[in-house]
Amino acid sequence: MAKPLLELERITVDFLKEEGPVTALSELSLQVFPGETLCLVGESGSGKTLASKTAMRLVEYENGRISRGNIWLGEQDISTWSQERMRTVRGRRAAMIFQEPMSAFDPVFTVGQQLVEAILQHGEKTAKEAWRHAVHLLGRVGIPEPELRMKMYPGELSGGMLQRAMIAMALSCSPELLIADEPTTALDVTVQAQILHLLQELKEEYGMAILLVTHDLGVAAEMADRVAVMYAGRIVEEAPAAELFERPLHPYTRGLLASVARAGLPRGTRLPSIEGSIPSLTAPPAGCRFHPRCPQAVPQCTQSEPPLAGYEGGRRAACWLAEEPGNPESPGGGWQAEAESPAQRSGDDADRRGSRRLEPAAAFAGVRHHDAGTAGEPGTARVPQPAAGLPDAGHGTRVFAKEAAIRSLSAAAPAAGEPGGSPLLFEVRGLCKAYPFGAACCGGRRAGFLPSTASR
Ligand SMILES: Nc1ncnc2c1ncn2[C@@H]1O[C@H](COP(=O)(O)OP(=O)(O)OP(=O)(O)O)[C@@H](O)[C@H]1O
Ligand code: NI
Repeated sequence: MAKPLLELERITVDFLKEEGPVTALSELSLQVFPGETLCLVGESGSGKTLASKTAMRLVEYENGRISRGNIWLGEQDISTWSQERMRTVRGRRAAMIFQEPMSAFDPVFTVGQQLVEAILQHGEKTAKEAWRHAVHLLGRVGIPEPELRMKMYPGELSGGMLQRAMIAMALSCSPELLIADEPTTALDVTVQAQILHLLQELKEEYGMAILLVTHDLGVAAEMADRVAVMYAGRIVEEAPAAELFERPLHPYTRGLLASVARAGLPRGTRLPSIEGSIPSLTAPPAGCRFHPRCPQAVPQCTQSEPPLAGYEGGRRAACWLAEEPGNPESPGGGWQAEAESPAQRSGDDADRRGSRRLEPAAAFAGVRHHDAGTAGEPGTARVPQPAAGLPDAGHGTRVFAKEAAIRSLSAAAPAAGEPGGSPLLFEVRGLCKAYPFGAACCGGRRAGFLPSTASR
């Protein structure tokens, strides 16, 4: 097996608080291999951001202390390096992007000035070359009219554009590792999908590894080669993405997956959620930290802490009851979905009144695939079949629309070169994604044009 690019080895991080030291990460170990995407998932407060900041020795700026463990970047243990020396790593071998792109920019300088400065820091380019490279990078991340944007201030760009500009900034040093903390959480679903797609492309183009922090299992399913699940400052499970989603070993992972909406459940089904909340790190529960919330806990779980043990297929899990992969067991074990009463649904139904329905699963494809399918009279609208139009978003993830409906049907002006005359405007609500774990996340809407055909 290849050597890890980044390895946190039994890392413990403490914060000094008034009530005494709080151990926020305990004996955390993880590896990121060259060229892979490792997703770090878990509920809010589980320590994902902290783990990613620790990798770059940034916790020390927040009064955090790495009290134990090593941080390997390639062959070097950077855990004892001076902050001065760390500057040769940050923004060079490894770059970081965040949820809030404004934090990466200084509002009083133009985007171009800041990009050029970042490029010049590497000392390989003249000012003129740096400017050209900056324009190239902005174009590469999908910013239209990059020369124009170079002269703009960060506050003048939209959230999505600024996110792209931050990615361009991260790329300016061609890093081996990109650390991305919830990079798309603040964006609407369409822009989110575009940015994730861009990251995938750039990863291949630059041969980067990505450490992606996300609380969104859908994002993890789309992006991850491997997934590490965190709970209360520890890794509780780690596995190749497909295996983790198909057969989670830890009850916590099963709980997280069960709380994601699934295709095939009756409309209005109330999803199970994990009762309770993450324990206080000042006084974590004895034994397994998850036991107070675990539907499967046995007495042993309250007494001793399960180690992060290895299982078949390069998997690891910290649970006394984790089974060996290969044992058939339902992934939802311990967590049940509940049907909702019809009364609770009526609001939604009212919302749909007046909408005409398209074949589910297809409308999304109509946006680009002008050659397949037919849009006909209201009520008889047919749109391309998924096989014709739906790209596999990676790792078996498919996008489909659950409640596709023509909200407003209007004939728009014929587009130049449009086969079959004027297209029809449609709007799709409730975009869903079918994930390998059988789940579908809903939400979001999309408008587009369906092609009409000459046969009409
Ligand atoms: N600067 C700090 N000072 C003190 N404690 C901190 C600090 N940063 C993080 N912590 C502790 O570490 C825990 C984990 O925080 P972290 O931000 O890593 O969670 P997260 O998993 O990224 O959550 P979210 O999904 O909300 O971003 C916090 O609950 C807090 O107790
Ligand atoms: Ni976070």
